[in-house]
Amino acid sequence: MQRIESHACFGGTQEVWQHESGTLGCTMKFGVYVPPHARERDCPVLYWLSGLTCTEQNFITKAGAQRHAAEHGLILVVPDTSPRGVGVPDAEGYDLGIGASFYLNATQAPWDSHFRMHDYIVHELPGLIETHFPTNDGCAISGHSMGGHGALVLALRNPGHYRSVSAFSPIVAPSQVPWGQKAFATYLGDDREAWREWDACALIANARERLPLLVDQGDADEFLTVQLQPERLQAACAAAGHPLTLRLQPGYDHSYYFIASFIGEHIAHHARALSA
Ligand SMILES: N[C@@H](CCC(=O)N[C@@H](CS)C(=O)NCC(=O)O)C(=O)O
Repeated sequence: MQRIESHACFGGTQEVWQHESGTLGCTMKFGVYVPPHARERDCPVLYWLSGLTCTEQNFITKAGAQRHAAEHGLILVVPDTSPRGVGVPDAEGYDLGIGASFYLNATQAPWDSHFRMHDYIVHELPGLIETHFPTNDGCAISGHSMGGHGALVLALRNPGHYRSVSAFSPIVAPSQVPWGQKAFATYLGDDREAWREWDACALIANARERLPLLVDQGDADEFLTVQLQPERLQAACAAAGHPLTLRLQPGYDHSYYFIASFIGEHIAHHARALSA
């Protein structure tokens, strides 16, 4: 593992690391913000999953999260959004292939040999983070859009793994919307039963842990009605008795300006759960 960027930031450091991923079969980069507290004690980790078209750079350069992580003493870990590089399959369009993993383990060729982002985020990456950074055993997860879907699904599939979960403008029902249907048909095949394992609204009915969900959604989001449909999450949570705080934020769109406006509240939310 090799550090390829390091910048002083709010008393800590914003770093980018590169490593060979055995799970994904390619070279991967991830961002890590190490807060000033890490010089004196072990810190909990917040994993951030970005959306379609992003790399590890979008969140670390646009969200303004470091100020809040420095205040609360959280390590931020920001992976890329898919495997990438030599030999990794890709497809036409920004919403499939590289930059569009949907954080699942693909079962269909040729995707199944590299697109195993669930296992990378849940197993391989935490192992690296625990070895190289001063972490304690608490971790939480958040994300945006496709990454909001990833955060919800990874938390729902791995009870006990995360102390808290939140999402900005998440895809909540990928089986029901065009972005998700295109990706799931390609990565998982035509059997819609298999899709349910990667769909937050479908997983909520039988969740083994009722971890509260915090979701912020802008009401001026250009993807709201076709791709996001947060009312489906509201209905699934109501039916299952799953705790949900869904906040519709007036005037906000899908961009990082929205994330920057509320990331402080999300980090405070995770810090409370991680210090409890
Ligand atoms: N209009 C966008 C659609 C994809 C998009 O909006 N991506 C969101 C996540 S779903 C994003 O975070 N884009 C990168 C950024 O805003 O920095 C494009 O074609 O690039």
